[in-house]
Amino acid sequence: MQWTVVVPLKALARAKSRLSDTAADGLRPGLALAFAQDTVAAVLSCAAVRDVAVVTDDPLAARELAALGARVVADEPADGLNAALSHGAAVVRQRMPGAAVAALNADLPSLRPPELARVLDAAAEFPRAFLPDAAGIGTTLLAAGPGRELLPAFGTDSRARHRASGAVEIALDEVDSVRQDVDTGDDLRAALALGVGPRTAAAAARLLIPEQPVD
Ligand SMILES: Nc1nc2c(ncn2[C@@H]2O[C@H](COP(=O)(O)OP(=O)(O)OP(=O)(O)O)[C@@H](O)[C@H]2O)c(=O)[nH]1
Ligand SMILES: C=C(OP(=O)(O)O)C(=O)O
Repeated sequence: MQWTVVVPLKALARAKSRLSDTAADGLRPGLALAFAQDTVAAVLSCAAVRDVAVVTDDPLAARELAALGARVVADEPADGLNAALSHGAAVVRQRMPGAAVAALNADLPSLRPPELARVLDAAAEFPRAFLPDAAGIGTTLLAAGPGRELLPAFGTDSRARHRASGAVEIALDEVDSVRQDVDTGDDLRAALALGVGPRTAAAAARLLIPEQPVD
């Protein structure tokens, strides 16, 4: 199955507020953009992906992500993450009614295309499926097969809420790069330890984060 991946992205000036102790106000928008660029570049290289729609109102991010090959959908509802995702999925299905649609966060700078392909191949076995984040509380990916509504319930405790909504939890080993979202400084260190894309590596170097000791 080939997927259309919907990536939501908050306006860069407001994005990644929980990284404020790690990245100063002047550096955070660039870091959030770098995460999104590395995420979208990896998604576009994934064998299980047909195309990518980014839902954002940020003009700079829209330009940069379109340059990578993503389609940009305006965040017309302007009513938070889940409204943005439902809107993005609806726009995709207007063009391609039978599309398999997966929502994926824009803060996955370690994302590796083969790991994403394994997750999407696993999701294809179910009407709706999701992947919990590295912390085990949230969600990084929610998938809906052809003819199924996405019904996104991202946000606090989204793992439990997606499970309660009837979506099947994907249980796969060795897909850490798809689970490792970056909300905090510790998450960023974990992502750097996994390995990040080139834009995040450059942006993180500007933060002067010390190298992780190898044990
Ligand atoms: N289009 C759109 N995307 C959103 C919105 N809110 C969050 N997102 C995106 O949803 C994904 C998950 O959000 P979070 O991990 O909470 O990211 P964030 O909101 O930048 O982080 P914090 O400011 O620390 O809460 C990220 O890709 C965000 O950019 C929104 O209102 N509209
Ligand atoms: C929106 C979510 O992500 P975060 O915990 O990164 O805000 C989520 O896990 O549903």
